[in-house]
Amino acid sequence: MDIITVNGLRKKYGRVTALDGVDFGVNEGEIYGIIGPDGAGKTTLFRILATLLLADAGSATVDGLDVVADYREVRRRIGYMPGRFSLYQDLTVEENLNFFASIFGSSVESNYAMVAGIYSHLERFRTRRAGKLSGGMKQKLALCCALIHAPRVLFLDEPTTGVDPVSRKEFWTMLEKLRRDYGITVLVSTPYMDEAAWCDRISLVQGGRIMQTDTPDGIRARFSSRLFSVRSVAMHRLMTDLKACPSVTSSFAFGDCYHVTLDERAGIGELQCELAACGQGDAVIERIPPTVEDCFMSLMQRHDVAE
Ligand SMILES: Nc1ncnc2c1ncn2[C@@H]1O[C@H](COP(=O)(O)OP(=O)(O)OP(=O)(O)O)[C@@H](O)[C@H]1O
Repeated sequence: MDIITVNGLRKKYGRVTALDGVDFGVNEGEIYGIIGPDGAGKTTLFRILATLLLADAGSATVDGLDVVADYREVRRRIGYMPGRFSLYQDLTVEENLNFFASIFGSSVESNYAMVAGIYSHLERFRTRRAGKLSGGMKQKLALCCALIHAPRVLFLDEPTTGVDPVSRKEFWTMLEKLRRDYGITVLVSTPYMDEAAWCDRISLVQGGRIMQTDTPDGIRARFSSRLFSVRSVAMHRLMTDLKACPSVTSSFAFGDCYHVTLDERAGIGELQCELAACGQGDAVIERIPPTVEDCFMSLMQRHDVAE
């Protein structure tokens, strides 16, 4: 049975549509990612599920409870880590943890086992004010505070935004361990498409809508075009030249190269010739498998065309 259900959620702020009919379900013990750029509606969705905001239409349940009618009980069963830093900056590490335990009528001692692995990274800073911790340490403390009342479901809104790559990896490893050891269900949002790999399933969101839901591999398998990476010496004008090539159907910058799809009748040979005609004869073209980011870009393009 789904431990989180979301049916037709809609939310507007004045004339801005933040959620435009969102549906999905999360299985118990799943790590489920909501992946999309700034403004996609992730925070609005998380605030509704965390019972902090009312939707205009639609419904949602967590652990079988309605997020509006049963909001008090929902709050007891969830841990919520909002996007922006949620801790008390002037309280120390241990004061923050004690405070969050006490508001749930719990104590740090009673649930310590669940946070012990994460707290061990923070122990030597326990008398330091939260405001003086590094980004990665703040993130770990916020996770401990969200967990200290032993919730069944964790809502983590962009927990890794602004955190260095090493801390990001550490964080995802911690989530995996929590799921394995305690069967906790995690709904997590991120703008970083590469973090899809840590999730069992993902929904790709944009403009308040889910464009696609599947496992990360399933999403990649649905990419229907052939994808190529293109590099050249004259990278500064490669984008303009690619746009001028008749066989190119899409191109976007990806790290130190461009990712390009071609008309179904064209191949590397045609593109090589078209680029050579623009003075890009030395361009290096390689067929590559799609990443989740490629899938996202392609879905966005399709949605733009449809609208
Ligand atoms: N209180 C508000 N008043 C007006 N517009 C809002 C409000 N909160 C969010 N929005 C708008 O609703 C849309 C969705 O915002 P939301 O914060 O849910 O997205 P997000 O994916 O979490 O992005 P971000 O990472 O930037 O917070 C955006 O266009 C945003 O500008």
